Amino acid sequence: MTVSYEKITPPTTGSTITFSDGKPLVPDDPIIPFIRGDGTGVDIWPATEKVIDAAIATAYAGQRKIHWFKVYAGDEACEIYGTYQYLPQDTLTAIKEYGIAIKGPLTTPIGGGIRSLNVALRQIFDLYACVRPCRYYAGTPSPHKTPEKLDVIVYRENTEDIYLGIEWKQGTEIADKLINYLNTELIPATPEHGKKQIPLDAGIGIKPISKTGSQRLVRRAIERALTLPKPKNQVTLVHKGNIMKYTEGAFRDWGYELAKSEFRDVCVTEMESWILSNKEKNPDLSIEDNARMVEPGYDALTDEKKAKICQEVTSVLDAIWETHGKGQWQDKIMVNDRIADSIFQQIQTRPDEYSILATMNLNGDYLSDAAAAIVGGLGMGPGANIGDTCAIFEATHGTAPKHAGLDRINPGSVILSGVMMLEYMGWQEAADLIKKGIAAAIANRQVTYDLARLMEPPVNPPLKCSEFADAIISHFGD
Ligand SMILES: NC(=O)C1=CN([C@@H]2O[C@H](COP(=O)(O)OP(=O)(O)OC[C@H]3O[C@@H](n4cnc5c(N)ncnc54)[C@H](OP(=O)(O)O)[C@@H]3O)[C@@H](O)[C@H]2O)C=CC1
Ligand SMILES: O=C(O)CCC(=O)C(=O)O
Ligand SMILES: [Mg+2]
Repeated sequence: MTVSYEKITPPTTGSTITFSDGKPLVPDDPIIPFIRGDGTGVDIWPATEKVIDAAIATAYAGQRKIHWFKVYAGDEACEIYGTYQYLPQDTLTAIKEYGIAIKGPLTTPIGGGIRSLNVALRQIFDLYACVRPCRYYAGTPSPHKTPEKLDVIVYRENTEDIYLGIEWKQGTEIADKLINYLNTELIPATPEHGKKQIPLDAGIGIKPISKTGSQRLVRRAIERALTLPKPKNQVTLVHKGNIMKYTEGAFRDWGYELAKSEFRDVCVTEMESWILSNKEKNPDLSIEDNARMVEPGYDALTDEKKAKICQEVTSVLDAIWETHGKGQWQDKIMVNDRIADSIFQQIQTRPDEYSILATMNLNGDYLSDAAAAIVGGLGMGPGANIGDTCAIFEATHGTAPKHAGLDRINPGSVILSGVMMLEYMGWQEAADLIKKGIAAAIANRQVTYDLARLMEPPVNPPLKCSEFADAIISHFGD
């Protein structure tokens, strides 16, 4: 079937990427749509395109080439398609047709106006895994004393949670109706809620967390962990399940459930590892003493709770002692969980103990900015939004409007998002060249303002955005 566009024309040369079993089949001449982005997108995108093209030309000597297809979203789309046409059908058609796309940041107004175009793209194409690696490039200035110890990948659920955007403004008819219904019908009917009431002047938002959404994200995170060497072959489920039991707590439980059902042979949970190693150290250990060692405060618990923990110890030993016991668990993927506020301090105090951080949408949004800050800031934070039939690559940061059009912003994050795209396409040689170029530029103190101001001694003057791109390319041949 011929695909038709209203205002854009695909390149006349180049081929289409297709997907099979969730993996892209990439020709040597793929057509790849790109969105320039708002704000600093005008600076970052040209720098990124130049670096990616130069790396491919150097790595493959003309055998491979990306045929870029400019598509529109955000402010630029409104200029071409008309007022309020922030995300035109042409753009969606192109991304669907060509499967892999890359974008600059897009503006979202606060407290009103359009909902996020970035979030909309993730939801429209069901890009359920937002993958944001945070690793340190030697020489990058950091507010942290040992940034090289942090090497984590945030796997953020990307389609649900409060980002579904189902909310009602305070004082509107529906918000009032909903609060009244909750206060009079639902809350009193649920004894655990006691006499709680929602304030009558509240705005209301809905936070859906589904089993399907949680488990497909955790599946991707575990599959990635399987490719990592020890001790990085581990997945931490991040949640605030102590407070939000049926959303965040359920995310944790569904994560463990998936690990134990789909990946039983290759996974061990942290709790299981404690139970197994207790028995390894003392083969005569009673079930109750084992339970006492894995559950601090065991002796103060009710008999019912003690019995439950003893039952868990028994069932773990019955189920996996043969396959995971006697030290075998040490070669498996470790799945553990941490409460969200704690993980923010853990990545600073114990950075080397973590690897893949599987999160829900909001926690992952916060955590990916925080982790990027440790390894040098938002100029060094790449990302990918991955689904089963489409992937869109974009940085962790936003439009940084105060720097727009000044040719000063760090294009590193979108360039590194391009590296992730090349790796996803299987074009590893080009990806490696760019990583080498970035590492060498930073080591030579050829950096943009954000890194320049933190370096000791500060670099003055810093490179412009476009000069940083040239510096990266100049190191391809080192
Ligand atoms: N995926 C997307 O497209 C995203 C879009 N947004 C949107 O972007 C807009 C602006 O958001 P805002 O909260 O200001 O966050 P931003 O991430 O855009 O910028 C905040 C600050 O982070 C630093 N920063 C950001 N990008 C870079 C970079 N490439 N190099 C160096 N430093 C950088 C700058 O700090 P300093 O000035 O101190 O150097 C900047 O002022 C909002 O509309 C928001 O919704 C936000 C996040 C993601
Ligand atoms: O869409 C937006 O404007 C913000 C999204 C965001 O912060 C993110 O995805 O990290
Ligand atoms: Mg964010």
